[in-house]
Amino acid sequence: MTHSILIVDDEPKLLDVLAGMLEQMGYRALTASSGAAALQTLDRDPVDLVLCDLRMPGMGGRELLAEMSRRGHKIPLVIMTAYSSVRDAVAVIKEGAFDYIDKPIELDDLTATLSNALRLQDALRDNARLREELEGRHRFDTLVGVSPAFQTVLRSISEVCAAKTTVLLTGESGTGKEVVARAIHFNSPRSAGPFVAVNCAAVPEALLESEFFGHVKGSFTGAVANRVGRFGQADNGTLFLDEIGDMPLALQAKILRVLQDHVYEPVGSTLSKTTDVRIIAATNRDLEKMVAAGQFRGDLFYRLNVFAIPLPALRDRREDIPLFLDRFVAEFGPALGKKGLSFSPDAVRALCAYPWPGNIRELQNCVERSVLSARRDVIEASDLPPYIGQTQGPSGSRGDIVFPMDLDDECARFERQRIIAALKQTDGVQVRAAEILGITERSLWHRVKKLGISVTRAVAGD
Ligand SMILES: Nc1ncnc2c1ncn2[C@@H]1O[C@H](COP(=O)(O)OP(=O)(O)OP(=O)(O)O)[C@@H](O)[C@H]1O
Repeated sequence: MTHSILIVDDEPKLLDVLAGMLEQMGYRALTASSGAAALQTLDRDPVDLVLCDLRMPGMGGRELLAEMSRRGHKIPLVIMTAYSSVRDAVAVIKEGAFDYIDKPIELDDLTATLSNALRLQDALRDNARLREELEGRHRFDTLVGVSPAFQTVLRSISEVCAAKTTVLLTGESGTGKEVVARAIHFNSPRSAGPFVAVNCAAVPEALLESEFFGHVKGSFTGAVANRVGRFGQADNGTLFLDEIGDMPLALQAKILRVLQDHVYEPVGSTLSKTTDVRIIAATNRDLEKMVAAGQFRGDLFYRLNVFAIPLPALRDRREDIPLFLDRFVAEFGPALGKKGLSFSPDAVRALCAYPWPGNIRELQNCVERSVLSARRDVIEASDLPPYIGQTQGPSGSRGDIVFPMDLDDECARFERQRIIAALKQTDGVQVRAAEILGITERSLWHRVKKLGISVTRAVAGD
């Protein structure tokens, strides 16, 4: 598809030269010699991008941007400016322009800026189209993301919603597995039924069976009343089995039976109960490897893996980072009594460059923390946690101290290193890692979550 670019400048000569350059680059070039003429063209012609001079008599670039937004033209606008007015250009970016380029215009600059802006514009349009298509049947407006990697996820969700198919969500910790599980449930024919989530790693092993299947009063010490288990609670709805890779082998056999025959017995009962649940399982571990190592039942794996949706790591969908920043700032700002906050372009650049080992959860925590400590309306790069600017991230093994030192960050970094080392040493077996660290398995699980550690990556030594 040929993109149409509208050039707005009051210098007729420059209009001609730029139009020629753009045509040679394969674009369709339209020209306007004033802001008012540009608006007329926009109302008449389909335009993909506006390239506009900042200073023009009458309506300048800034005023044109405001008028475009008022009229609902969601088209990226790139400002052209002489070096002396860079400060104005930055202000225009804050007001919503996509980028600016210096005059005299360098061909390389122009090529890169236009192709970035048009790529984003195409992604936003594709995403809007996809969402419209999906929302004819489903609602996914809670899910943030326009990147190609996330669009694949959205497509998979829409394919699998309507059926009762078992779904396996894979991906590092914090990539949104639970959010996706909820989206599938709430857009399925079972949406009026319950969505029940169980974290298999967080329940003590001795209580797992009762957690899933319930128990009858008196069946063991502490069973003071009958209890409905998660399979009973999720009847006619969806049961989300998070961290399924941490489920002990003995329990895996029992879960498999429910999947196959839809029956189970509460602990201490000989009466079978039937249940109609859809299972969505999630893991950040490599189940196939675990099957090969005898740590996970092959038959259960094949049963769960009927429809797998791999969730991309945040570093593989960096285009979505600015969108997440907007979403989380809009969420935390008012909640923490600070409205109208935003990140400076430098801060956004630093946040986009950071590798986010803890994925969206880590980003969410970082935004919350930045909002908490913000003293002005704009959060600058210097207000971000010190590790953001370091390419290695907080798990890096650099011994040098960042000055001024942030003790909480240093402690978290140390805690992270030790946990990762223990997980590596025990090949990801969390019970053993917890023993080495002298903490309970539950406490380990909470720390892994809090620090955004990926067990798979820890084991792989990434
Ligand atoms: N696409 C998304 N849009 C909006 N928020 C998201 C999205 N994906 C994840 N989040 C947010 O990121 C955080 C982590 O997501 P979630 O708990 O679903 O991840 P997870 O993969 O299940 O993590 P874990 O494996 O550690 O349980 C949540 O607060 C969630 O709201």
